[in-house]
Amino acid sequence: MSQTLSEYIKEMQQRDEDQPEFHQAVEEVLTSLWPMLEENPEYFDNGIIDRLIEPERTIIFRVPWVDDAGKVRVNRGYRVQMNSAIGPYKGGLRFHPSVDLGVLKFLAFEQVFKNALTTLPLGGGKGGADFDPKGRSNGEIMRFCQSFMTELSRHIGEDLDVPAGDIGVGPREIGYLYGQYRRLSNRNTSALSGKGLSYGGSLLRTEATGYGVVYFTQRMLNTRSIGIEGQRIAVSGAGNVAQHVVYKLLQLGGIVVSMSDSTGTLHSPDGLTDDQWQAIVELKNSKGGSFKDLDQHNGLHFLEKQTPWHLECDIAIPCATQNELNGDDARTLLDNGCQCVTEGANMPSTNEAVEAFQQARILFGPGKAANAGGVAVSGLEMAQNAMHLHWNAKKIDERLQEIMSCIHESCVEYGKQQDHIDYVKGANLAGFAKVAEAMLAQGVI
Ligand SMILES: NC(=O)C1=CN([C@@H]2O[C@H](COP(=O)(O)OP(=O)(O)OC[C@H]3O[C@@H](n4cnc5c(N)ncnc54)[C@H](O)[C@@H]3O)[C@@H](O)[C@H]2O)C=CC1
Ligand SMILES: O=C(O)CCC(=O)C(=O)O
Repeated sequence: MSQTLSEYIKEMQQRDEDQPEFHQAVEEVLTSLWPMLEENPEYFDNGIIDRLIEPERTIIFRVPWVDDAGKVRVNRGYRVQMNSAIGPYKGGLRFHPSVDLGVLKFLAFEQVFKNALTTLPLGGGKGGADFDPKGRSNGEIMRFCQSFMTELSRHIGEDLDVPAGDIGVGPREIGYLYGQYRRLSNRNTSALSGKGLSYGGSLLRTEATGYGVVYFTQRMLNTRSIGIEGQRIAVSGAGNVAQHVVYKLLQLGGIVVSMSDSTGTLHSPDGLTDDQWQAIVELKNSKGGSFKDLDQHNGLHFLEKQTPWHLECDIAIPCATQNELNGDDARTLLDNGCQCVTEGANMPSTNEAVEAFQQARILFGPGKAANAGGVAVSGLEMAQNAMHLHWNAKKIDERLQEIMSCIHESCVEYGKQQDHIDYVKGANLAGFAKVAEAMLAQGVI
């Protein structure tokens, strides 16, 4: 390869100038892969990297819908079908005003590597819309979902592309999306995952991402003979992933000192109790409230507009959104003695933060490995649908734990250094090995 890494990155940035999140995700992966790629020029000669960073297909469409006042609104919908070398495109849908093509390309790119790590035959994709569900009525959400699916339905299917939830797309939205898909296709299939239990959903899909994050954290801690019990843990976010991370940590005796939302951080110096967790879940899932509105009793403090990263903790688990933890936050966490960071969200740490954690040789679990439990149980949902069966929670939890162990082992195998495990390198190399092998075997497509 005649180009250097920085020349390659620069060329990519010039091709699509307004996609900073996508550039960041690619740079993080290529920094890990580059020495191996230089030793194995066949990957460049076969255009594997050029093909990995170019989506197989991108669909952009108009989503017109009528609000409660009778006014016609128009949003922009997307599906990025990134790579299907190892299986049908798979990955969530995000409804949030910050959604654009660059954000979805970063998420789809990460998803390709993540899905390869799960051991299941799943390609990578991601989609969504710049629609803000906040403050919208049930009827408005339903009409939006129906309009979105009217176009998306032409591009998905159980062996083609299987979307699921992500930020702003939970059980209610999946229900409306699936209803419209079923109506249009006249078939009951596994074209979406994260479905309700009464219409083909899998037990534990709701919990799987959060539980998987904790199982991965346990396996990283085990390499240093540490357990979760008694550890002080700062968690960010308060949505699907954060809620189930916190639930599992409390079950295992962890002391959870924070959760957060876009209004600020809820600090619990003595650790959240089960009752407080329950009240937070109710606030978020039933009332759609903000932490600033929560009755702060029993030792809970609201830190307005603050993230949790200045709080003293042994473990930090960011579960909100991309780039929520920067270089300064990383240095503060390290100064305060944090020994382990596990990414529940997708790319919550900036590349500067990742570098600081790696230089300090603390345990750092990147999202594409640590939060893969959700998509893995989506894969199990697809398997159950294909067999017209329904597995019990024990079986799914066992499979989830097995998969998280396999992902951890792959990271160790590919990321083992003399004195530590580089989980970033391990996850990137292991994911790449599987996808690149499949691409090479299938020719230039
Ligand atoms: N739901 C899933 O199965 C999976 C989700 N993820 C990732 O986990 C992260 C969270 O997703 P979900 O929990 O599903 O979404 P969600 O919509 O259920 O929750 C998102 C949460 O993050 C909070 N949040 C958003 N922006 C914030 C900000 N700027 N500061 C603080 N908090 C903020 C929101 O208040 C909300 O509580 C995302 O990065 C998503 O891509 C990753 C793997 C699977
Ligand atoms: O279950 C799925 O397909 C969605 C998972 C997802 O979007 C993610 O892993 O970020």
